[in-house]
Amino acid sequence: MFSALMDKVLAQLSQELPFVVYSKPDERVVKAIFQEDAKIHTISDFTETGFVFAPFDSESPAILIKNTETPEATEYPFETEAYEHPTVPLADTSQKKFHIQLVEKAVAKIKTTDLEKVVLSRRLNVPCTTHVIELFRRILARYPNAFRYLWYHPKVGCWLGATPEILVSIENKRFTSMSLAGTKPYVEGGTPSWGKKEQEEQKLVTDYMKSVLKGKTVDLQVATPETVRAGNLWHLQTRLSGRTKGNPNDLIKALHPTPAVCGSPMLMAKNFILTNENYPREFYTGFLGELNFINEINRTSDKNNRENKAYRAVKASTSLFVNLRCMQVLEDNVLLYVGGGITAASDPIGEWEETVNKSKTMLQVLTKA
Ligand SMILES: C=C(O[C@@H]1C=C(C(=O)O)C=C[C@H]1O)C(=O)O
Repeated sequence: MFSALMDKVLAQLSQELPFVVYSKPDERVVKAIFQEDAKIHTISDFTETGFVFAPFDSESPAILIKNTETPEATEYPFETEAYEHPTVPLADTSQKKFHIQLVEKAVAKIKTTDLEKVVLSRRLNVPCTTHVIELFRRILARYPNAFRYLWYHPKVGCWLGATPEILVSIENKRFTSMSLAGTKPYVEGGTPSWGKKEQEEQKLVTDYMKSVLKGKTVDLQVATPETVRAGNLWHLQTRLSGRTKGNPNDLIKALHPTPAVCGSPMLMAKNFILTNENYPREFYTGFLGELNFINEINRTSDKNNRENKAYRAVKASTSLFVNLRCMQVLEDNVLLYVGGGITAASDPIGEWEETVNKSKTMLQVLTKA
């Protein structure tokens, strides 16, 4: 039962022991992994099994919550909850000047160097005393199409979010991934018309992903870009799929960070971010999810199996999401993270407004229905 699972989460929190609870897009099942001690397990090469929580900067360690057995799973009992989009707190505008200047600096750099795109972000500090379990309940109810999670480690912190972006999902050899870039405010009953800036930005991300996946995959299929909704936003998205040649870790290492959250060329963009954003991203724009899960499927035989014996199939699966539309929960406040892709065609005020719109996804979770 959902309430029994949340009681376990509460007990785990009060004993300061690590855990993660999460629900995949369009699923009503909530899964949980509880760690029995407060050790930090770090990833060495993504061949490990468990729930991974990886930072933006791959030079810093990714953290693993090990699952010794199948995660506990239960359905959540409530329906999708309607919600109002909040007005952004006034204090937020204090960051406006800094962010606009940051975007201007990036546009100038893009126009005069090889830098093509860089994703720039900011962090909002908002007072909040709502319990994390209530915040998680609201996330589950309000963003059913997203990957929703609550993650806690006493030595690292407490994060929660509702992300629309798949980094990569792999089942045996088959994988799917997505290029997500291009954002507009959602309007009820309307469809967005995408301008040259968004289309070029989207193509740049897709082309980059194609180039890194090419040598590591076979049958690479790239769909045509489509419009998808994420809360109060529209995004432009392209699905990529195929089969891996090697191990899942090859794809993970090749893909992170994509130009959807970092930029292109990757190292130049990353360097710009690390030296010019005025705060550490930590796990925002990193990735998280199930790593090398082993699912055993027990099947009873059918008429093709003459000996009429049951057989077992083993399926390995990895399901990772980019950590967007997320917040870090502190004692009496939360830190919200928002960003957007900057290209030569970016309008600094428009880019500021995009981050304001994106901040509404998590601000709304701080607001009662
Ligand atoms: C960086 C963020 O979003 C990324 C940037 C996008 C854009 O620039 O259009 C769209 C989706 C994400 O890939 C964020 O939400 O904080």
